[in-house]
Amino acid sequence: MEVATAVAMRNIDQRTIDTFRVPGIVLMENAGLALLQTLEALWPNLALCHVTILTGAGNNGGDGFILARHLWHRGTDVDVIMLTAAGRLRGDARRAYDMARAYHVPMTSATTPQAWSRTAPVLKHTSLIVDAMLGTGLQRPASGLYAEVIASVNEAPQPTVAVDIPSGLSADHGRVAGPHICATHTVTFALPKRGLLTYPAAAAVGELHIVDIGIPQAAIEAEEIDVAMLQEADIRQLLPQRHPNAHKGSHGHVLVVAGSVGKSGAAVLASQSALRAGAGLVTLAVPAGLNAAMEVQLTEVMTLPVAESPDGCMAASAYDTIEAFWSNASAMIIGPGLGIFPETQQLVQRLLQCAPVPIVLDADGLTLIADQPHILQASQVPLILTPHPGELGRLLKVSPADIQADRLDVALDFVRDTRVHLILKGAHTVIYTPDRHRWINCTGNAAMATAGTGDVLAGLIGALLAQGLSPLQAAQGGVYLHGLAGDQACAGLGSTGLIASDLIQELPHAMHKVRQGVICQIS
Ligand SMILES: NC(=O)C1=CN([C@@H]2O[C@H](COP(=O)(O)OP(=O)(O)OC[C@H]3O[C@@H](n4cnc5c(N)ncnc54)[C@H](O)[C@@H]3O)[C@@H](O)[C@H]2O)[C@@H](O)CC1
Ligand SMILES: [K+]
Repeated sequence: MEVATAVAMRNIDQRTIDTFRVPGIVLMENAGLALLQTLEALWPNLALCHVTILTGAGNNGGDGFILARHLWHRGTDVDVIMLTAAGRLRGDARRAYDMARAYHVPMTSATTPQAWSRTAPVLKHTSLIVDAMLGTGLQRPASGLYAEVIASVNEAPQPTVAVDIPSGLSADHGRVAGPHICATHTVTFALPKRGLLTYPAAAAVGELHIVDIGIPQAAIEAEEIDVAMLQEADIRQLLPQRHPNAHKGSHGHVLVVAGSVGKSGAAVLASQSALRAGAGLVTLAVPAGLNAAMEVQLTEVMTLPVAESPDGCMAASAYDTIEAFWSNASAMIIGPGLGIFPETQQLVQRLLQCAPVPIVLDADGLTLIADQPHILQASQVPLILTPHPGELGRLLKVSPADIQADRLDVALDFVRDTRVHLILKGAHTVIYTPDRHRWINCTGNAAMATAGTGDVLAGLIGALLAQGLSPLQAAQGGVYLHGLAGDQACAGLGSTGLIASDLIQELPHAMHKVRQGVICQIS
């Protein structure tokens, strides 16, 4: 599903009005009704509640008037508080107001901070607050009256439903520039907006509901949006199917190049994850001194001891053993726990230039090439890079804070120049393709911020590549299933205490769930 900016959404709305002949007020009516249905599904006793609806000067407020009219018509006790004088409402918002007025919906206005301080006590007696103040038309940070109202709403203990976007947040990015509503639910129209899916703003969205308001798909496609949100249906259709006649050689062999003294666990996690993600065979190339320990720890994974340097890392001469082996492999994972030793740097650079199968480059593998990212262009095979913000910062020569401030766009030039697929990890992971499309993943949770979960992701993506998925499909399936496994593990464990190996156990269940078509909510 496409992810819109404010301009894209305005164009799509306008195209629906102009080309598909749907009047704007009909879209607004659809929006208000979809909002109503969402509230009724969330609170079946809505008719017995008191609902306070705060409306602004634009069409976001218009949606609030439509909702108010329908709630009132159905017997719900409603109070609309307008933050602008009725005389200043224009267009569809004015029409929506006129209809609400004709239905005798109780409406008052509070257009100054003083008037708001007299009106605010109504919040004490309400069951639900609806924020229809500012939507995609936000032009500047909220201040004055709007800032006061936002503060009062955020202090109130009742649930708050944001209409389209929490007031004060930008539709276009995840940066927080001023006061904003912290919603328990956000009901957004037609498409998710960038600001709803990108942190830190995404933390204020609560549970996200994306509702249809009758915009035709052709009106959306004409906008040629290059950012999308991953959905379970996308993943279901790309998961590898196993033929009844399958054998272990028919669904891929992953070669994992990983591990150094003190970091052998990363090699174990990546290898085991690859097996759990369906690879038929997994071979782990490790420094020879670690081989005995790996043999004990890994039962199903095969090992390939390679030359090691005196400090326990992979020596440059390990290349020969790996090269002699790689015709067996269908994908490689390079990097987990490799360390950042100069000898290993030479090895990794050579492997990237010469290896004949698709590669997942992760962790220390990324750090080892950070000074020479042009090396990526010399690769003969598809590359998937899996940096966290610190690793991407090293590749792009910017700070992790700069990466986080611009997660959706920061690596656009890098992927264009290097022709790699890049997975920027973190809450709501972003996949970049070489042709500059981005996909946002919304599975996963904060409990996954623990050592080794990145190694599990690398193993999972490597296994999907080895089973014949394209780099984009492997990246999509990998990040979605990794997050889903984390969500499922948390359902049993709670929000802390998850460790990376729990994810590995959950991977088959996550894949099974997606194959079965169990709907997963995003939050
Ligand atoms: N046909 C359409 O365009 C549809 C629009 N819809 C709704 O319309 C919204 C967009 O409507 P608008 O473009 O009218 O914009 P908004 O309703 O988001 O806000 C625009 C108004 O707020 C004022 N404003 C902007 N920033 C402010 C600030 N910081 N402090 C105080 N006032 C501020 C502007 O001067 C303008 O009067 C969407 O978010 C959605 O809720 C839906 O009804 C669906 C159909
Ligand atoms: K809003």
